[in-house]
Amino acid sequence: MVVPSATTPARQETVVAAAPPAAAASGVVGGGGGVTIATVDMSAERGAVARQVATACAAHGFFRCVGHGVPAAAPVAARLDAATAAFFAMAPAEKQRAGPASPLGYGCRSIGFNGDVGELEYLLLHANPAAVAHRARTIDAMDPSRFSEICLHISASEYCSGVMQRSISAIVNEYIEAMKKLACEILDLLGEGLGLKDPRYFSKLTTNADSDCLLRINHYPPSCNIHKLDHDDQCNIKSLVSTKASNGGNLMAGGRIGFGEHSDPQILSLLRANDVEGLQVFVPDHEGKEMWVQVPSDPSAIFVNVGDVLQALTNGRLISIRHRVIATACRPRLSTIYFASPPLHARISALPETITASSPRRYRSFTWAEYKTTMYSLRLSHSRLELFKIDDDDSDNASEGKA
Ligand SMILES: O=C(O)CCC(=O)C(=O)O
Ligand SMILES: [Fe+2]
Repeated sequence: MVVPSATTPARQETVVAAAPPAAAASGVVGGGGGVTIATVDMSAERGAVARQVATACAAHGFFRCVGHGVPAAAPVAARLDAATAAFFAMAPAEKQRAGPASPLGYGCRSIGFNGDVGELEYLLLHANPAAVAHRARTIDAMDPSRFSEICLHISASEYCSGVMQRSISAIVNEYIEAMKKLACEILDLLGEGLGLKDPRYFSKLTTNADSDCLLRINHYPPSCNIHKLDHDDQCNIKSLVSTKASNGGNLMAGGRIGFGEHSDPQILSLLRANDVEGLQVFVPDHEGKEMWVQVPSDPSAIFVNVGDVLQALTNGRLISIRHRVIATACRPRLSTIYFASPPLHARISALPETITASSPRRYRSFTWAEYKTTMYSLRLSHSRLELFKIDDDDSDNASEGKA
């Protein structure tokens, strides 16, 4: 097993902006340095969509998905946005009743268990109705009229009055259902595009009754107000992290780290955000030189990224993209990410059709539970999949598929 010595690879800090979505032509958004971000229109002809999804996941592990049926204006998305914006507008002590993130629940600034911090607060929920109901109990128990009041105060959303009639857990669950369906559709298209023997192999892993899917809702406060916000008070975590970061620290690439560099560990992530930019992806330009690319905001799109498990299942044919959020805006960024994941007991092993003489087995097999345990023991930026790589010395195992 190869153990990388450095947890965070040295990165050049050139950040280029991709062209705004309106400039997208023939399926790609052109960026600086010849970088392109693929756009896939789900309403196009199925065979073409399947090929585009497979090409985008193999090229960068990332694409902008449109025509997917869950735009920001759809009731299911608008209701969730209204409810979560109202939640984040509550007083710190009230929000903390849904925390601390362990790792599920309300978290503020602290990400994971190993000292990673970002200028954000979040709700991380298990995408299983019983777990959502359990976590949402404290939120649902709050005075409904007060909650709607906060909602109306911060946005003119017509969905505010309905927010508490439905309860947070009902709103979250209906959104999860929509994302589950979309993730399943994209994974089936991917299976078709890759020409898998069982094109539904990936989606079946994520729709199993025991699947470990998650929903994360991130709220990044306006970065230019961060001094005034007294984020330590917001988070009530003075004793856990250095206060240096809130005094203007945690700076990088012209902004503050909202969510540090990482790859998502799961199978597939579906990200929807408001019109505030911040997401950056690490992709190669046409000469193979990697750079950070600022993803133009697009509230009507869903950004799809390949996770580590999908990279392992396809023997590295699909790429688990590294990404981060750098906060520079004077308005809050609100993002919602659905992580399609396998069950804890699922064994992750490269599919036979992805192993060839020229591309032998790259990773030893592991269970999702084992991968999660490894992940929780490491910093956010760690290239965890490297720990499961098969050494050249183990090539006999690899070719015999014993790994
Ligand atoms: O909030 C975002 O836009 C991205 C956050 C992210 O990458 C994550 O939660 O895994
Ligand atoms: Fe992520």
